[in-house]
Amino acid sequence: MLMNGKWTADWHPVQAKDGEGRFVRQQSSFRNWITADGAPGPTGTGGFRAEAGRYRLYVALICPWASRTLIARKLKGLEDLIPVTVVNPVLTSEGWGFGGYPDAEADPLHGATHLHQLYTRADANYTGRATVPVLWDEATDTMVSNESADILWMFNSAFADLAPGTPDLYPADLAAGIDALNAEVYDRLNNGVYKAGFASTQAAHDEAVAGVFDMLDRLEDRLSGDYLFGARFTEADIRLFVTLIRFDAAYHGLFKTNLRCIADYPRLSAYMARILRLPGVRETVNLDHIKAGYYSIKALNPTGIVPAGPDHVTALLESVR
Ligand SMILES: N[C@@H](CCC(=O)N[C@@H](CS)C(=O)NCC(=O)O)C(=O)O
Repeated sequence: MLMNGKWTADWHPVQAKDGEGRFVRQQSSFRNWITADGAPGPTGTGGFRAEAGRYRLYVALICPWASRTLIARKLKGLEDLIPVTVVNPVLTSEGWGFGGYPDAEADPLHGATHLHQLYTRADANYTGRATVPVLWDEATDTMVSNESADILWMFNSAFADLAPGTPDLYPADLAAGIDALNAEVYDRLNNGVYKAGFASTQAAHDEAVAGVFDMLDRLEDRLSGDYLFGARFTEADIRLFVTLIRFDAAYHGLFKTNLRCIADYPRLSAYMARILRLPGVRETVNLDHIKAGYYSIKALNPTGIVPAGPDHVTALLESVR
């Protein structure tokens, strides 16, 4: 991570832990908002007006948080307005790097070799981890946000005049329900799998695994329509999908969340395939990057060996090419 703008130690997945060995995720620190007119958003400073070609999104295709923003970018018709740079999925001793892997790109703006250089460019004294996604402002050459939930929200609302006619991912009448479900799905599932994988005690692992499968069981029961809120696709579906699509290929093995696979849940499997078939979504899923990335986490997989399967995930993704 970075300490006062200097890269300090080899990259390690465990960011912080509590007294019982539970994994604790870092809070995001760049919290500015792009808005339609450049007025300040709920946090940070103003001046970030929605404009075509002004902002760039940096992502890792392994990363579920980054993938949220990639899917929203597709579904909100922002592909031509907001270009994307994909980092190398294999974590290095300096965190995320640019280039050097199929479908990984160089940094087109600054020629940075590692993502942490963008953080120190935005804040020369930055202390913290250099995470994806990053939303970068090319006009003022700084970081707008490194919080995927905020970026998702901006993509849904700030660019409506530039890319009209797309579905509202956060409809006002469902907002309270979406917020409540998001909070639960985040804690037990999206971040729950990480809490299971990065637990440093058996008790912390067992607690996290119980939460993961309790949540999956309840979601399986809940799904009666096409999506979590019936016929309407919302950001809650994006947040659930990104974890489901990684589950059997990465979390089940690497994070040891192996009571069941997603393939054992008929409704969740059908739901995941339904979302995968929405126009643009399949292009955001790169199984090679997902497996290469997760299995490069040395603390959990010292040999770096990447498993061949599972076949059913490969087959599903092949069927939606
Ligand atoms: N709160 C952040 C979390 C992002 C995050 O943790 N990204 C991970 C990849 S999945 C990362 O970049 N980790 C690098 C590190 O921790 O050094 C968000 O949702 O945007």
